[in-house]
Amino acid sequence: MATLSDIPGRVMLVGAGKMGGAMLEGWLDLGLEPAKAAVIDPGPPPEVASMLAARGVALNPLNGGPPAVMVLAVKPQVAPDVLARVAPLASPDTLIVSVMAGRTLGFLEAAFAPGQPVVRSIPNTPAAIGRGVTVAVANAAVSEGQASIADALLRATGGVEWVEDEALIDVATAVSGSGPAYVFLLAEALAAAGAQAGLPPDMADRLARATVSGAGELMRRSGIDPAQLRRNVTSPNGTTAAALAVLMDEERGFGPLLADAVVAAARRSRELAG
Ligand SMILES: NC(=O)C1=CN([C@@H]2O[C@H](COP(=O)(O)OP(=O)(O)OC[C@H]3O[C@@H](n4cnc5c(N)ncnc54)[C@H](OP(=O)(O)O)[C@@H]3O)[C@@H](O)[C@H]2O)C=CC1
Ligand SMILES: O=C(O)[C@@H]1CCC=N1
Repeated sequence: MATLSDIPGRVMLVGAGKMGGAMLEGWLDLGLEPAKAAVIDPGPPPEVASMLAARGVALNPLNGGPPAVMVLAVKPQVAPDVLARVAPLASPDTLIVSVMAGRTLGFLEAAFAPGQPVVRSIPNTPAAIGRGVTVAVANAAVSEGQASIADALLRATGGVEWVEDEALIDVATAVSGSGPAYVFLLAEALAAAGAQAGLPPDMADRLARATVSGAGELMRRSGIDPAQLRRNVTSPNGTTAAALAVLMDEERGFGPLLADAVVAAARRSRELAG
């Protein structure tokens, strides 16, 4: 298994926004030398720009030769333009790692030299605290050593799952890539419902945040199946059972609603393919 210090050259991050910035911080925290990192971004957010300056990472360097790894973290919509600009910076051996939603291996391969090693992946924002999860697929040109390097880079922000069937990436995008937003929406909706039912709004916010984060932490630390954790809250004929009768409704409950949401997100991922 490779570590970040095994990377035989520079890691060039293209797009240092929310996701790219979080990944870069993870790499630096795990010991990637700042001199071995470079960022291409015409306008990184101020907090990322300050972090780059504080850590001594080069921003938009004019030279330095082809990187060992190029990580693509710009919006999928600007990818054709951005890739046309950065492809000449790569050598045929540069490992390309994309975290862009939707953009396929085929799209990425077409932007680089024939035979370019390419990994397509989808992380999520808990990466910012080292608690993300990433799903990744490699093309046939990725060597075992390069897969190991991609794994080390992605693992710096949390867990990694490799798949062989690229179609699974669109579904993973809809589940884990976008998933944190669904959980935050749950916290928002729970707070709003509490306020609507009579709690002071600031107290409803505090209770919803503590409940969602505490429940998540309990699920992680206990390792207990979520269905069992749910049963542990549900007293026979009690208050939770009354709420779950609404939330587990077969037609209007969480189940069918989330199924529709995941289908919509996976469809959008496929639309962004290019
Ligand atoms: N946010 C998330 O939860 C997840 C995002 N992703 C993927 O990560 C990618 C980035 O998303 P996110 O971090 O949220 O988006 P951001 O907009 O925060 O980051 C993109 C960054 O790329 C910069 N950029 C724009 N044009 C260029 C260019 N020509 N060259 C280099 N950099 C450029 C942007 O600058 P500017 O703002 O000035 O345009 C911005 O700093 C997307 O492809 C998304 O699909 C994947 C999984 C989860
Ligand atoms: O909303 C998006 O398109 C990106 C990809 C997954 C999460 N955010």
